[in-house]
Amino acid sequence: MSDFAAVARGVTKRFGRTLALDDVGIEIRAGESHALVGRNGAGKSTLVSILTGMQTPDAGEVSFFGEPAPPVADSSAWRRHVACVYQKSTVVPELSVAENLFINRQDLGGGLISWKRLRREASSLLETYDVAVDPDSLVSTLTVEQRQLVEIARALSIGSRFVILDEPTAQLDGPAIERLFDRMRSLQDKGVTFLFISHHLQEVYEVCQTVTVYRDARHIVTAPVAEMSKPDLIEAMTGEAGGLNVPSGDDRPSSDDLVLSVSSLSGDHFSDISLAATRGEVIGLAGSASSGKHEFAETVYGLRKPVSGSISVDGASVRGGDVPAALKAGIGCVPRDRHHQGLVLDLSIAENATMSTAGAFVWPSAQRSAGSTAIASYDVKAAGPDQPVSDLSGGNQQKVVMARALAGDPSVLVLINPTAGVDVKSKESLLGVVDAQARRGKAAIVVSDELDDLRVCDRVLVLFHGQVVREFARGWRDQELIAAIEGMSSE
Ligand SMILES: Nc1ncnc2c1ncn2[C@@H]1O[C@H](COP(=O)(O)OP(=O)(O)OP(=O)(O)O)[C@@H](O)[C@H]1O
Repeated sequence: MSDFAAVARGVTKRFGRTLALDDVGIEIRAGESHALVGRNGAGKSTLVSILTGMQTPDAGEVSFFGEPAPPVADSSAWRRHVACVYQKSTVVPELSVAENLFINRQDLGGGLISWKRLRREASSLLETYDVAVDPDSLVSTLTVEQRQLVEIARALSIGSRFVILDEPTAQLDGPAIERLFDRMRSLQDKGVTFLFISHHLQEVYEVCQTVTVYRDARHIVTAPVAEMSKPDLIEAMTGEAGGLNVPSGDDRPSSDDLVLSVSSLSGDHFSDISLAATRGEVIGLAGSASSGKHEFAETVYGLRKPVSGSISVDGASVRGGDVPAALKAGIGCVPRDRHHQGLVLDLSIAENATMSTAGAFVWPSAQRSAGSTAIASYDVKAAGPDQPVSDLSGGNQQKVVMARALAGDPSVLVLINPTAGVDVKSKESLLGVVDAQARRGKAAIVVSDELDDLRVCDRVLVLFHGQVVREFARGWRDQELIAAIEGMSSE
């Protein structure tokens, strides 16, 4: 048997005018965790779609453990070779865990199987992979972490020893990431191979042995992680020497003029939070996934109705639970879920980028020019302003969401995980946009656990169980902030 769990050679893939992969390869040694990194639009997801049989390459070949990949139509054969846990779930939310584990499984003898047996088999499978989830629970009630574990258990039970994790940590909080890494290590000890995709380069160092870098559809380098310094890795990704320069904003002028005032706001998963943001102020909100930080931010921009309390912008009260009212009052947002709340995938970059000026008529020429400006200002890798957003890579879609949030020139920005899925270099430019907006006298709330996102903030509020438990002024140390986020300290 081959030493390699998966090999791709000479792979080329074109989408219309876009060359997504240009004669690339990858060799993933059996039993290793192999990282694939690259800037937004470099071709990583396209390679994943080819390695999982979702797309056929225009040229090139794929093999698993030395055997040629099955024909694209034979999806069950692919599932036995390789599984992919995507950021977006592939399990069916309306079905139970047990049903999801055995959906489309011909290997159980086909035909109907009894509920009792299904549940028994599911319990034993979950136990084998040490997944503490009730097989009867509906998948829609699971956390992202539990859902990922169910997907991994399902993949391994089908027989696949090669698992692709496509940005698995993007929606997990710190302790859940550590648990995922522990699980990867123990599965690796049992011979499972991982291809790991992440924009968090420190994770590559933590959990992978080999790294491959793609840039602009090409393979740049493959090397042992231990031999690749972080600056070298960034240089391979960007093609430019020199480190990153995330703005800290510590020389930003401050002001006493109040822009956003939130008074005793209570709602789903949070209670009695007051907050005042002045012109030019950037406030960070950190906390675990269950801290209530997302719900609070979503209430501020009108997605959720508050139970009590009030919100005002520039002294005018804003009606709660009404996104258009919040928008009209001057609150722009980058929502948590770009697919459902952030973008209309079938519309073009230009149409999406000007969507928050809805209500006002936008001339098509003005729209196109706004689209071109968005592409240039936010470093979007795209063929042009008319390209549908569905054609863009994940990180480039996130940049369009940011452009849209700023289209109406809002006084207040509420940004939830604004750099999620965005590559290191683009992250620098998006955070630069936040800093520049603050310098123009706008206020911003940045909801994130990414320390780089929080560094741009003037102060960071930490939420725990729906309450603000700590406030950190600029200059906090990473460890003390992480400890507060994890609820390990309070004052
Ligand atoms: N279905 C499609 N139609 C047209 N273009 C596409 C399609 N899918 C991908 N592309 C283009 O192919 C290129 C590679 O995209 P891909 O999604 O593989 O990048 P990526 O490295 O995964 O990026 P990210 O880090 O943002 O997820 C991009 O320019 C993208 O716009």
